[in-house]
Amino acid sequence: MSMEIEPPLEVRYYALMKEEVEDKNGRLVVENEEREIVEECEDEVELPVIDLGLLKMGNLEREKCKNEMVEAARNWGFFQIINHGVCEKVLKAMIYEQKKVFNEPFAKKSLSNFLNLVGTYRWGNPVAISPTQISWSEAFHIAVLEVSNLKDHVTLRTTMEGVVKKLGRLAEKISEILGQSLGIKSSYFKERCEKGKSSFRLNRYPPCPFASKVYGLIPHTDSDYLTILYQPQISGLQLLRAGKWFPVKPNPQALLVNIGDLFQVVSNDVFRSLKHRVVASEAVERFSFAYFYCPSDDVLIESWLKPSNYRQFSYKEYRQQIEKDVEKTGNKVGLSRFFLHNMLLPHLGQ
Ligand SMILES: O=C(O)CCC(=O)C(=O)O
Ligand SMILES: [Fe+2]
Repeated sequence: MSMEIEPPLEVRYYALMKEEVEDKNGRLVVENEEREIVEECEDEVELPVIDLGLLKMGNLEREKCKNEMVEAARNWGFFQIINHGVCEKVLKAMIYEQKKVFNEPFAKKSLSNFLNLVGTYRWGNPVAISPTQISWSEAFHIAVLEVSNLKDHVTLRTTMEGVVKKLGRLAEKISEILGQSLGIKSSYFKERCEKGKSSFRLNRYPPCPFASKVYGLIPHTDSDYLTILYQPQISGLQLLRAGKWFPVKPNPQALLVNIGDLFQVVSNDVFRSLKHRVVASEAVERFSFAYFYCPSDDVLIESWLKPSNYRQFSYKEYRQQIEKDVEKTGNKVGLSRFFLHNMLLPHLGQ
């Protein structure tokens, strides 16, 4: 078995990136060779920092924390949390375990029963039809309810179990606080997500020889209620705000929270699911992990505030629609499929 750890991204995507086409004189030219897809971006943003330590103090502090979180979710859709109760040592241990498992040979990682989990390993984008759809990265995408089935990799499993449990509780708490500001009862998210499709994703972005010509991860919104992300060291994450891409500064102490598509619907666009992406780097490899807070398949996704901007749909329907669109076009279409009327989304302006 080959010991090569890298997925064959270069072999797989070389042709797509250097596509030969006929010019108007009938000559063959290499079309994509000079095309830079990662345009200029803005200066790094300092996202709002919410101190969850305040939740354990008096009424006044608790209310302050909640208000600041709601403001951040409204104005940004992306914010940082500190004093969140998951210590840096544990988060770093997760990154360490993640490095170890990505270091296994590609031939092993890509086996269908690797880790005793079905269909968890991904690399590139199997349906990419243009350079803008290539993700120069690999990932393990694991259903939270399956983490305990993970075999052979004992320290990976135990570390992940601890982190997933804590991030799950945080996601529940944050959803509850944001929901309360809209008048949603506190058990709403718990009821829908407890036996749901939440998942945990380990990302690795290998150095990329064509860093300005492909993404590390293509621009996307997350298809969940909300996401909790850890990106401790290497920059690369960018978010789209008012039509501009802003790099997000890594912070080893903080966790990043971002609103997903489902919360955008529930909040009737009060909270927005922002597009984000990861740019590739020629020099360094990058790691991150994310917890996606998701309901069960049969849960109805609908706006709490009326009149609703969206028609009702089940979470299953949403995922199936995305799967169909990705297969057909290489891209997820997402929420606009469910708009009830033609809407302009001002304010955060995607
Ligand atoms: O690696 C990152 O910083 C972002 C990852 C991400 O957006 C995702 O996994 O959905
Ligand atoms: Fe994401």
